[in-house]
Amino acid sequence: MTDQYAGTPSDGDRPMLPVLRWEEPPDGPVLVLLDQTRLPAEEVELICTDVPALVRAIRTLAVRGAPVLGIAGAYGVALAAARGYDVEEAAAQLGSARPTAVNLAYGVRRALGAYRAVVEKGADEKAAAEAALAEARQLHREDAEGSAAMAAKGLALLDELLPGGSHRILTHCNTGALVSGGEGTAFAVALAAHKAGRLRRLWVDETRPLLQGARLTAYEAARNGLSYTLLTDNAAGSLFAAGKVDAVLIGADRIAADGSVANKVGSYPLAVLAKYHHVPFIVVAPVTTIDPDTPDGASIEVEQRSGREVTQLTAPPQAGGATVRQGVGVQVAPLGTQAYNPAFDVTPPELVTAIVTEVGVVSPVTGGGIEELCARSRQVTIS
Ligand SMILES: CSC[C@H]1O[C@H](OP(=O)(O)O)[C@H](O)[C@@H]1O
Repeated sequence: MTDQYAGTPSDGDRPMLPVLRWEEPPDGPVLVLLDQTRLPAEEVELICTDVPALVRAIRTLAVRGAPVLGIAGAYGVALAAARGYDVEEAAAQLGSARPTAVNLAYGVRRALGAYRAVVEKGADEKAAAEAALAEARQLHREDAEGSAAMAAKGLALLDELLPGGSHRILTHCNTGALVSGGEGTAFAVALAAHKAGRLRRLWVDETRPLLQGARLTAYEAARNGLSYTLLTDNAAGSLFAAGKVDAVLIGADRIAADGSVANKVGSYPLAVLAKYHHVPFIVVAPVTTIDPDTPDGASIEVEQRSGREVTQLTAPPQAGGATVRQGVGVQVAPLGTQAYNPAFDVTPPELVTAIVTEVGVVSPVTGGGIEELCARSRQVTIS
């Protein structure tokens, strides 16, 4: 069946650059980031030689997305240790660079714990730095493995909920390889459906104001040859009304103990639409995104970002050489306009059909299973 809204899939002419990688050039170790503020127009790598550079990259979303923030935070601790910076200070700066994604503080804590354990045994700084790096690499591997497990579990859930085997999925923000050590979270499920021949359409919310969907999910969908269609966030409602959405797949930045889900702003309205139209609303996130110490949605700190991101249009450099850099955009609202710009919103558990993690699937809407996931998260994140 042809659809007049079909995007032009592309299989991509070469693998995407890694979202982040550790390098050890002669003048000292560095963390290399694929600068996501420059995509899709340019694939530019940022070389971070110190923690302030990495903190800036996190705050400007050059590196972004909950799971990869945890990995970057862990490598940041290793970078500080390897270069002889104050590791405790570096961990404090990294862990607080963005408040909502629980994974960031978790990744920092993982590497810092490995570093401290070696120091406490009386070993030298070099050994402690190596321990921090080994922990960052381990977290990187675990995330890649978790991504594959979530993709399999998520596809099995779609097949169970949506008999008929050809799914029209709506997704919000970006949850692919750019946020992960592997293929991502929610996007990894859509990719698995595509590879299994069971993705009829991926509806991609543009995700104002920073356009993670239009810039990054469309980029990843095109590179993977998915049939995708971009839409303004405002158009999602009419898709539901037309019966063109079979399920919503989104990621998460923090899931509270009661099953409330903090995710990119615009997720909550999608949950309300999904509920009204009897469409499954599925959250895909590693178990480490579940925070047992945050009791409910009201307890989640939602990052408030600069109003300039709303009153200006910022976009990656344009093919023609015109450059509109992040934060130096084209003014669209009258100068002096104040803007409300929360980076996330919170969806209550009663609107969440299922949470898919690498260790299992639970259904907050029926009250089942979130306690077990909290226990699993505690096991993983406290150890
Ligand atoms: C699965 S993590 C991706 C998650 O992170 C995004 O936020 P940001 O782009 O601000 O880092 C968004 O909430 C995604 O769902």
